[in-house]
Amino acid sequence: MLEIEDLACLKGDRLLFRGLALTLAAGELLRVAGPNGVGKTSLLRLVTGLALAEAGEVRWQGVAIGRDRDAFHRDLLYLGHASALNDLLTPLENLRFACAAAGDEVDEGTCMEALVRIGLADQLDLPARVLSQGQRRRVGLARLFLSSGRRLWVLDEPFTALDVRAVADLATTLSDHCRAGGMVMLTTHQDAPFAVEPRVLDIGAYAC
Ligand SMILES: Nc1ncnc2c1ncn2[C@@H]1O[C@H](COP(=O)(O)OP(=O)(O)OP(=O)(O)O)[C@@H](O)[C@H]1O
Repeated sequence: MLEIEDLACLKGDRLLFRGLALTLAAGELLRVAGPNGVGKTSLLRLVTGLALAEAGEVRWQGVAIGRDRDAFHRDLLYLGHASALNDLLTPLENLRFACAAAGDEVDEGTCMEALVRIGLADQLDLPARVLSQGQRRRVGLARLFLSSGRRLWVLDEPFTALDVRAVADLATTLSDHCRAGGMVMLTTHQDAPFAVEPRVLDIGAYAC
């Protein structure tokens, strides 16, 4: 279970939100909602431990995430809103690098299967710099197929630049993860056809 208690976020000298609390249990999909600049990405960065909270605490399985980072990161998949690809590398090389950096040992064939499954069969050998925005997004999303063992998926704008079919496929993948006992926390400004009913967290309710 993910627990967030009395969280406050400071950016520069501006308090974005405070008093934010929630729990996310196995099987739940949480959509973090709110207008541009309200603090959705900032919240995800606090939840993943990439940024430090001004106040409050984030706990994973009852333990503050800062106390046992390794255990938390073994259970976490975080995909930021930028595609974060090396333009000189192919999708396959990028995916293998991302897996290795996260500590996942995934062989080339398995990575290739994930890329084909995400719709990049014809782009396997191209340098990332020539990919379209949607194709770049898909390279990152291919990690979802290699991360079913990571229970908590935190995804910042995962639907951006995807076509209608890809949005539906991604919604299915995320719903399947929840149905298998995983948890998803995401931001998005668009509707997606989830098979599980998302909970919605409106950060505006905690804005300062
Ligand atoms: N140094 C700073 N001083 C003051 N405000 C800052 C500073 N750095 C960031 N901010 C503000 O913090 C907020 C960060 O927003 P964040 O990226 O978390 O929003 P978001 O809800 O994800 O937005 P979007 O929907 O546009 O992606 C923005 O309003 C930004 O202007």
